[in-house]
Amino acid sequence: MSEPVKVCVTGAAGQIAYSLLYSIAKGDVFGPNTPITLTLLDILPMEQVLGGVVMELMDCAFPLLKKVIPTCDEKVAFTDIDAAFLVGAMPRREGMERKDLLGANVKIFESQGKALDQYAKKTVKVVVVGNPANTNALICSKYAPSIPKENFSCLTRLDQNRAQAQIASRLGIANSDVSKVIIWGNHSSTQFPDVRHAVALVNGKKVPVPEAVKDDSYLKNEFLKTVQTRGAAVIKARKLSSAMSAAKATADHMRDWWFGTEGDNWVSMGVFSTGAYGVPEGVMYSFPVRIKNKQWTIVEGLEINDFAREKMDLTAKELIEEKTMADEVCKA
Ligand SMILES: NC(=O)C1=CN([C@@H]2O[C@H](COP(=O)(O)OP(=O)(O)OC[C@H]3O[C@@H](n4cnc5c(N)ncnc54)[C@H](O)[C@@H]3O)[C@@H](O)[C@H]2O)C=CC1
Ligand SMILES: O=C([O-])CC(=O)C(=O)O
Repeated sequence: MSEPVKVCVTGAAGQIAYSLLYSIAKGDVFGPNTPITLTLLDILPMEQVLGGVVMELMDCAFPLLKKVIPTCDEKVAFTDIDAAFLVGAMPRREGMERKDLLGANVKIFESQGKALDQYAKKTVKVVVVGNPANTNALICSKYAPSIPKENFSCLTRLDQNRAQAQIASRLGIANSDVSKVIIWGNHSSTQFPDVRHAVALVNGKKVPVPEAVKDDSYLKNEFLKTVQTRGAAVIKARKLSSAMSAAKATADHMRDWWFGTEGDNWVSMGVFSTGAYGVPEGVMYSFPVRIKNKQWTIVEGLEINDFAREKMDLTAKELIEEKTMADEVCKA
């Protein structure tokens, strides 16, 4: 067995963490042969609940789980960690947009950025889940200047999984038979779920998704809207935001970052923009990426038509507005 991977999950007493910790401890993320030590960060009022989560992790008797350290101290949580799952943040309620959480949540990511900068390994891989995820990830990275910007990302894999499942259901095929769906931009209702380059396996043949679906109007309207507003639909139904599916997507995101993407497949992640595809520099924008040796690279050369351009610019504009708002909150 290899050396244990040191992993931190924040918001560890919350609902996403409840499913995510199970996946991580079971070996779904870092592999079936990698031992894990876990630090679990939450806030003081949640200390007792966190204690219950620790008891349950112990009672699972996971073979890979070597140590669990619950804490309310960022230094204890982040010291020498290899991977950080930054989940801890307030969730939205019915009727809110995710950016309405900026005022409440962005300071958490300023503080955690500073702590990561001081205590984590410089190779740490960070995925931000807490909303608004893109801008929180940007702020976190800004306050951790000694850690490469490429080591920060935000979760848009849930949107990718949602889009993939919608197409699979529409075509009556397995989820695993749909690939190369792209999420561009913000994890918000302005995101652009793009299947123009996606591929479906239909009756043993690889077919471009638009050709398989044969309904451009559906792809440009109902499909887009369904994926863009899926989070809100789950909140309306459950009175709580997505948790099981968010945890699954978070595990998918980090597993692919850790082990790489297969063949010419790609996945979507929110990463720091340096101007690819005409996206403004300096925002955390979701792009299609391929991953090798724990380094992601943006897939190049995909054709962007007028429809896509308009959608990609709209979501970029929102991210620039969020960045300005976040900087103001951090200055105050
Ligand atoms: N990016 C994505 O795809 C998704 C993002 N989310 C977001 O993830 C976040 C967490 O959602 P849930 O687990 O459902 O919420 P939850 O309310 O069940 O749990 C959040 C936990 O974070 C803790 N927390 C608050 N401040 C903290 C801090 N400074 N340090 C450490 N822990 C802290 C809370 O005490 C609580 O235990 C929310 O912001 C939600 O909107 C949810 C679903 C999908
Ligand atoms: O919608 C929310 O507030 C939670 C979330 O980010 C999602 O489910 O995609």
